[in-house]
Amino acid sequence: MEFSVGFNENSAKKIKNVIFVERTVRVNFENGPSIPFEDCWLRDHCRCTQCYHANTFQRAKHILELPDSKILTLQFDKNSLTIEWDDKHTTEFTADFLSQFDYKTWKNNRRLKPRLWRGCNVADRIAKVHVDKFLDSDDSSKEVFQSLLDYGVAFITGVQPSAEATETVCKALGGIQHTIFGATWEFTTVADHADTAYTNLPLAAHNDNIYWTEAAGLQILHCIEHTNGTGGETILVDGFYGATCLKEDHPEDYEFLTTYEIEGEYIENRHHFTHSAPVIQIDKNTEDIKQIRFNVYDRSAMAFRSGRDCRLYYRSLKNLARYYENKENQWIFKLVPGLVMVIDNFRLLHGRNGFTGRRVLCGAYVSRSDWLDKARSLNLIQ
Ligand SMILES: C[N+](C)(C)CCCC[C@H](N)C(=O)O
Ligand SMILES: O=C(O)CCC(=O)C(=O)O
Repeated sequence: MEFSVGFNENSAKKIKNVIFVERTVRVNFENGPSIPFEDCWLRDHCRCTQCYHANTFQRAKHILELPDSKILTLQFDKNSLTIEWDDKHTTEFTADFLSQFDYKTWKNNRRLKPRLWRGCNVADRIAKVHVDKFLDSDDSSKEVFQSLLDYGVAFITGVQPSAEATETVCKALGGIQHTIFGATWEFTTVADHADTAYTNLPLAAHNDNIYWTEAAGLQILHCIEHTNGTGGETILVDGFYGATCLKEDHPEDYEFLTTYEIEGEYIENRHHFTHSAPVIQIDKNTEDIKQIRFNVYDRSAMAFRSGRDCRLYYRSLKNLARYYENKENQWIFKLVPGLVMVIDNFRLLHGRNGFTGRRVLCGAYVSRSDWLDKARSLNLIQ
């Protein structure tokens, strides 16, 4: 095995040395980290033109075409590592490329780091950005997306109270998720759909679309009129905060709600949606909470495999619901024309008080992939 040392000061991470044992190449960087790479990984990540289409950022080969080749020689300098394989292929890695794959850092960089909140005290921390700035400047856009990532809610102000102006905002949030409710929707007390949202009844805090495999990522709501009546205040509560409390106070209930698949359902003329999944979805690697699917109204009638599961279902949902219904955890305020509310439907629960008079809301859904794409393009997440 040959080693040569050279200098290229352009690279940020410098290789200190390389140790090759059996089929593992351990690369030690100056001031850390020390990262072990398996030879199969190294071959798969070859960035030469035969192995990788740099213009499309895609691998060029099927995984079954990956040869099970062995390393013949390794050469490194501070900025690069060159591997000669026993099937006459050569791979060159930059130190910067390799240094990204320290598992702990890599995983940690991919974690979203929500700031949990309870009650109205969060109000001061939520972004309130004028629509002109939001549409025109990356910095203002960043403020909105950062607020969504941190707290699950952001506001756009100064929006014309019309469906068209609201649609422009929705498009800038990532593009509209088309559903049976329409691309953008407007709703009053006229029963355009078989859903309590289209009445003046109160709605306890809930997530939308627990009956879909692709629940809306964001919900955008704009109250464009409320005349001749009162009520209709919006209720927001941090679903992650409640689930975190449940984990602390009732671990057995948390375990049940993170594993037992609970079915949600939506039925109207010529439509019947169902979807089963845990109410609290967690990332199996990090144990971070990824999604809450909590809607007391849209639960399907279900059969249970045992009486114990049936009893756990009621106990755990009631225990979770208590955090969400606790007034100290809720933030209650009134939406007014001009103020567009954007909420993360995977995290926040929303509801409203009953109301009188004519109240018109418009809005849209944005898929989670689409809004996270925006946040990633703005370099807010990896
Ligand atoms: C928002 N929009 C008025 C269009 C539809 C509301 C759907 C509400 C339904 N119960 C659910 O939770 O999904
Ligand atoms: O009327 C409102 O303010 C909220 C309606 C609602 O909860 C929904 O559409 O999901």
